[in-house]
Amino acid sequence: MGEPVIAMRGVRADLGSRPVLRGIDLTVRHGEVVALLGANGSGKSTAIRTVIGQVPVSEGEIELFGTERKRFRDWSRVGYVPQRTTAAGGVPATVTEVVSSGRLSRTRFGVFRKADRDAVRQALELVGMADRAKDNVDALSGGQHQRVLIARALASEPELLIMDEPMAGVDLASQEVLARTLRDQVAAGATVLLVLHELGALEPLIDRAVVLRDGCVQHDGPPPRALGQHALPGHDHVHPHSEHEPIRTGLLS
Ligand SMILES: Nc1ncnc2c1ncn2[C@@H]1O[C@H](COP(=O)(O)OP(=O)(O)OP(=O)(O)O)[C@@H](O)[C@H]1O
Repeated sequence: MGEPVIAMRGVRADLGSRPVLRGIDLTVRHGEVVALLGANGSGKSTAIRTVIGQVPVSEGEIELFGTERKRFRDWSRVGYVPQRTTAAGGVPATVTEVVSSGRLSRTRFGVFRKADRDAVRQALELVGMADRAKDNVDALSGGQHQRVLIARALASEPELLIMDEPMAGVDLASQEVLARTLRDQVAAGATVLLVLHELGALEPLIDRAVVLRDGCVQHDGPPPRALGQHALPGHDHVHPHSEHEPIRTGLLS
């Protein structure tokens, strides 16, 4: 089956003086779609930021495509969609400029050739934003902004997509576009690791769920489908009308 696309072994990470990841093991194999779930502050964003090298690891190992993360240079194989911030960024930039920045890793010395311009245009078409190519990103809605960030991640035609809550604060129409885009990427063989608050429209795509709690892996297996919405973070469900002990799913809170 080949090397895992992502392998985290015993990963620990501190932010400030606080241990945020306390020994994470996580393997994502080629073509898998893995959802990272867990309550607020459980370490989901920090975990994926260690994978892309934004947060240093204090102990343990991370490999990307079989290469030690510190020696990994092939970043065009990885598309990253950060958690959306409330501010649009503050720097004036057009939609095309933002998406083009995601293609830089495929260019030689930043020179865009036709294939690069085509890839940028295609990424914009995939997320239904081609008609906004020349607009300033500050003029976009939250959902459109998110589509642009996803187009930026797709512009390098990555094999691995890492997304931090891609559906958060996104209007329904954009959610549908994003779910369809992701479905197409997965059908084309992409590997996906994404932080989610709820499985929602992406549920049918998810192969496996990894649930973090206090910086540790609490569950690694089938998505908590059978438990429904109540199994999602923040829904430590208590049945008020139960005659017996309250049923607590306990998985995600
Ligand atoms: N730069 C930082 N300095 C210190 N502590 C931080 C920093 N960034 C995050 N933390 C803390 O680390 C913990 C884990 O944060 P992280 O963002 O990884 O959680 P999360 O599971 O992604 O949460 P959320 O669902 O709210 O995004 C939280 O308690 C958070 O307050």
